[in-house]
Amino acid sequence: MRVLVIGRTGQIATELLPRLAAAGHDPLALEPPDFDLTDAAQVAGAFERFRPEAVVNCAAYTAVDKAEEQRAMAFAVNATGPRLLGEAAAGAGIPVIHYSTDYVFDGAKDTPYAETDAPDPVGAYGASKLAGELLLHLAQPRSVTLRTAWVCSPHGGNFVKTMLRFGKERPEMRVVADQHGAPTFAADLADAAVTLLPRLASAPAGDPVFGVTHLTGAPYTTWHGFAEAIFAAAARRGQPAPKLTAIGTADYPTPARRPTNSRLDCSRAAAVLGIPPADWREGLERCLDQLMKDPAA
Ligand SMILES: NC(=O)C1=CN([C@@H]2O[C@H](COP(=O)(O)OP(=O)(O)OC[C@H]3O[C@@H](n4cnc5c(N)ncnc54)[C@H](OP(=O)(O)O)[C@@H]3O)[C@@H](O)[C@H]2O)C=CC1
Ligand SMILES: Cc1cn([C@H]2C[C@H](O)[C@@H](COP(=O)(O)OP(=O)(O)O[C@H]3O[C@@H](C)C(=O)[C@@H](O)[C@H]3O)O2)c(=O)[nH]c1=O
Ligand SMILES: [Mg+2]
Repeated sequence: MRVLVIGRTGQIATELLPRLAAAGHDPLALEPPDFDLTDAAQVAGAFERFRPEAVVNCAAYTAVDKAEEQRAMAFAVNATGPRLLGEAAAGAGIPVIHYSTDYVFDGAKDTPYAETDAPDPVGAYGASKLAGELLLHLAQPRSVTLRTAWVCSPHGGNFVKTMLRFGKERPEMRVVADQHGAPTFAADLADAAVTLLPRLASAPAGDPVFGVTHLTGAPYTTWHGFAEAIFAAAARRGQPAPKLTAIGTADYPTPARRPTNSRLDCSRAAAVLGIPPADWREGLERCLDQLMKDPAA
């Protein structure tokens, strides 16, 4: 299948491209400076030239704090972008796979969020991502949005790499222990897209495979719990571990607010998509093994 991948060097795209090729697909990946998702003419041009049979959108504006100042930019990439893709995909009669975030929720609920819970983002990034979901599915109902959280991989910027970098430089790390969620490895999200593609090609509008589905790793933890696991795994590989201190969100002020409860209920992914949550502790081991082999990744 000719698969148009928006984004090329981001976390999910980096994991997805080799998997698409290995599964016998023909992927074309586009990203700046050659391609701008927010430009309608460029999106239309890409569809005309490549004639894709499916689209996977791995592109996003993911700088959560910077988005508070660069709201217009965040909305252009995260809301207008998916709308343009949805319109082009609907015109071509092809399905879309898209990724969204736990940050669409305010975090006030005290149990995991289901797809039926009302989103109410507390920051610009979450608001822009929510707008993108709505606009995409309005334009092309034959779309799947995988709402995920805390994405990590050996590539690009993420919490694992931040902890490893600071952990080498600092004797003590202070990490918030009152934000709950589940890390998700980009490799597992890429696998999900590869699993879904053949099914989407033949599924008609209205098929339950389409729509928003929660998909994160398991089990639930906190950022502090995740940091503990990262430093324990690094220590097993001979890396020095800093002293790790649990703090509250109030002790770690940031420009953007983040939800206290980021836990997503992933039972729909298992039941409807046949994709159960992957154990992030296994993803972490593979990620660290890869980073040890190629620290520049
Ligand atoms: N990272 C996380 O913790 C989470 C991510 N997600 C979602 O998962 C998806 C993938 O995230 P992730 O892989 O981490 O993202 P990254 O930040 O690693 O990569 C984003 C990619 O988007 C590209 N991009 C940005 N602007 C444009 C544009 N205008 N046109 C084309 N491409 C553009 C970037 O290119 P360039 O580098 O050149 O700007 C980059 O390659 C996103 O939808 C994100 O919202 C959901 C939950 C958590
Ligand atoms: C670096 C650091 C962060 N923290 C806190 C800040 C924050 O609450 C949490 C995670 O930090 P990050 O900067 O990785 O957080 P953030 O960039 O908000 O991560 C989010 O990115 C977007 C794209 C998403 O969609 C979300 O699912 C989520 O992964 O840890 C500490 O407590 N101590 C530290 O030393
Ligand atoms: Mg970040």
